[in-house]
Amino acid sequence: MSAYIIQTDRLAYAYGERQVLQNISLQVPAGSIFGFLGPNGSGKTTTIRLLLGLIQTGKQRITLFGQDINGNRLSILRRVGALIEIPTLYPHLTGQQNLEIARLARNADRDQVGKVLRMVGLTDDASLKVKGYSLGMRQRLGIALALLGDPDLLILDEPTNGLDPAGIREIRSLLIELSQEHGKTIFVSSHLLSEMEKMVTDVAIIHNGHLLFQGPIGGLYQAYQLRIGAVPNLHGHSAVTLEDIFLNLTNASI
Ligand SMILES: Nc1ncnc2c1ncn2[C@@H]1O[C@H](COP(=O)(O)OP(=O)(O)OP(=O)(O)O)[C@@H](O)[C@H]1O
Repeated sequence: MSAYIIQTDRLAYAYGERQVLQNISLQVPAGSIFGFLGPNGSGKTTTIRLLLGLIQTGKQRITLFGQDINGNRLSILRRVGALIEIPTLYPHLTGQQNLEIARLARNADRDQVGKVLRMVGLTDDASLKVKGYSLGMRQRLGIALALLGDPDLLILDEPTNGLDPAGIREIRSLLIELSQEHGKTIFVSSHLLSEMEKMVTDVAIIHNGHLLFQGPIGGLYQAYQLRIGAVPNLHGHSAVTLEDIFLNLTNASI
């Protein structure tokens, strides 16, 4: 099997006459936390919808786990958990009840609810109604929903959107734990570059529907430093942030 969990080949997409993605060839390594980064409107959600088969391309190939999404969608999606922006939750039900409904709909094992609650750190709050949850708790519950069925791949669209710094930190440590302790491959989109650089192993940077960079995060820093002649700081680490890099790449390409 391919070492890449997600692969696309020159993916393109247009809404009517409006071309919003061009030549997006992604390779997402197994076990990575893959940051899909770009400003609002750059094409992240459209790409994610294509990966999940929610919208269709013409001919370009999208493979997940080495299998073409065309023709294998159901068997592939059984191995994928997804959260697209704000999770759909029933506020008048408890966290546990929300999960139980989704578990039944997905025919997942009964013990899954307790397991995913533990994974996202919501066990103690499981019997509270969701309307009393903070935004961060709702996002964690959304991730718990995505984890039902024990997927190998998580696809998360802007999971830290709208969260305060503490909520963002919680999601960050959760994603690192899901990757390192539970072996999930995580594809996560965001426009919060400074946040993402603290957790991702690999990145793709998209701007106006074009891919500007893809590869391990260390390679991005190296490429950037070579490009502008920046010098690593005294500790040998990169002195630049993803924000700097992004500005440099986008200015260069406009
Ligand atoms: N249903 C649609 N019909 C027409 N244009 C659309 C539609 N959905 C998105 N677009 C346009 O496609 C482009 C890419 O949008 P997309 O939502 O994929 O970007 P994004 O990077 O996810 O942005 P955001 O972070 O704001 O969600 C934008 O210019 C957007 O206005």
